[in-house]
Amino acid sequence: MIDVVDLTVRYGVAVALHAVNLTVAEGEMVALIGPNGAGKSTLVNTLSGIQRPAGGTVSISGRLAHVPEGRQVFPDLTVDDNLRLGGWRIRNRDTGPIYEILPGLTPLRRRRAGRLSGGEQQMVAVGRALMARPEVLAVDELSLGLAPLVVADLVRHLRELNADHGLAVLLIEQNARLALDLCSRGYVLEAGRVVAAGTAAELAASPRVADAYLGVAG
Ligand SMILES: Nc1ncnc2c1ncn2[C@@H]1O[C@H](COP(=O)(O)OP(=O)(O)OP(=O)(O)O)[C@@H](O)[C@H]1O
Repeated sequence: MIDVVDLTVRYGVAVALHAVNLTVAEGEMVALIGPNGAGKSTLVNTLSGIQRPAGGTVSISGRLAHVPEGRQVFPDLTVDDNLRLGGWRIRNRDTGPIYEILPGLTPLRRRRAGRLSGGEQQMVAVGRALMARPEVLAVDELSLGLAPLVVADLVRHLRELNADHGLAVLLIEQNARLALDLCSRGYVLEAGRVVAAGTAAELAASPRVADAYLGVAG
């Protein structure tokens, strides 16, 4: 689905990603964890074509949709209109299936998105990405600023999408515990480099990851 080989991205003279390698296979859920400024958003922005690589290659098979960091809804538009915008590229105007997948949005469909809670806005952002009928979803900071119960609900929806629809997911998270719990495999990015990679169990067991990201003394 996603095959990133030796990807280097620069902002002017600053190198944000140094020869990064990463894959996401069909139907796989993969975590990308790392601290602020590690280059996680740069990587997703490169996958979705917002950012250009300075070196290396990015190959994507199937349709990729991106849930951007910070719940970027259109605040003056209704929930339904926000969703519809997600489908414009493939001319999909049928929002019905999104309300079946995310039933919590149904009572909100005519509300202005800017008036919703953070969790509800994040739900709209996920729904909008799903309107593009993606085979792979890149989610940038699903949990940021949200209450644990709201996050649990979003995670349940992602699991269902993966199990029932075979949706592959690249989950970019500062919350490593959440990411390694949800995903089968993961990468740790620090200062633009992949410093660890493996199954979720291997990463969780690694003293480096446990100490730095899971709050467990190594
Ligand atoms: N538009 C830009 N121009 C210049 N430098 C940038 C730009 N965007 C990001 N950077 C720099 O590139 C590096 C990687 O940033 P990036 O936003 O990808 O990290 P991140 O891992 O997503 O961080 P966070 O978790 O804080 O969102 C940082 O040093 C950042 O300051």
